[in-house]
Amino acid sequence: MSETSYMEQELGSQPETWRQAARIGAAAGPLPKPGQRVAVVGCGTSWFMAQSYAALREAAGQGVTDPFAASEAFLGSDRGYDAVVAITRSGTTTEVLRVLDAVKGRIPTVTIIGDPETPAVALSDETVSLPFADEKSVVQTRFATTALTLLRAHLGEDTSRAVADAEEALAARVDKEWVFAEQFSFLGSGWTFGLANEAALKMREAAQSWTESYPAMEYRHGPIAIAAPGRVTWLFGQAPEGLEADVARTGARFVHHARDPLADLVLVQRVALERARARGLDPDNPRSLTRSVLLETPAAS
Ligand SMILES: O=P(O)(O)OC[C@H]1O[C@](O)(CO)[C@@H](O)[C@@H]1O
Repeated sequence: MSETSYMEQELGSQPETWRQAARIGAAAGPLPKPGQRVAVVGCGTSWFMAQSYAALREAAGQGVTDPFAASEAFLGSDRGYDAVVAITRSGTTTEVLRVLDAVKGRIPTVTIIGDPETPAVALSDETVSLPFADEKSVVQTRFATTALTLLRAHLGEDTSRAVADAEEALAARVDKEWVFAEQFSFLGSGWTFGLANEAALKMREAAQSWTESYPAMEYRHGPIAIAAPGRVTWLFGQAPEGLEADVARTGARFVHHARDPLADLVLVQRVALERARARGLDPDNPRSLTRSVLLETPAAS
């Protein structure tokens, strides 16, 4: 593994790419208008960003917004959607291309993309490209969070606190207890549930770590049974009443920060990186994973 991995370089640049995205997002014409009924699709990390965006857009009163894993999209009927938003760093992910192809000519599409020279562009009515946030790494960090920052800005949010908090998260201490914890559960509600899912995916992809994620209050309905000393329960966003005390009783470490939840995800990306290092793993080359996952897998050489 090189001294500085792509993942480390890319996650470290997030405050700058978020700043740029906020400028574009505030004026991004092709993105959905208030009142439109919207479906948002993506795979893996991009699906989790779709979940967060959907919850934020609905909370902002801008209209029905349904997130779908692209493989599970609504292809049986149009369901009255006015627009489809696709999120894809690579622009080549098979399931996303299939959705764009299936709705072409029926529902207007806008794709948020890292590389503007990819097949998704031809299949989309509109694209918003974020080439400055594209990545060399397999494990996504900055593209996903930059796309979400763009969307937050488009919804009218002031993202300057998130940027400042991301800078602080990059400077914060990574606790050794997190690096060596036996297991993680990430929790969130509303838009932060997508972030909890993404945090868990980072731990699995980069550090091959056993990690789960749940809507915050669902955790009390069963999953808390695995909370124990040496394990970590990490909450994004608002703390539901009683949750911290419930976790404390199990002996698990409860982690909850006041910083902007997307900035707190930056800290989790760093924990995943540190765990990968501690395990002798190369975070840029996770086992069984490629930068873009295609259905037509090339023949093994
Ligand atoms: O955003 P894209 O390029 O469609 O890729 C999504 C993919 O990225 C990953 O996060 C990393 O490969 C996978 O979860 C998923 O297959």
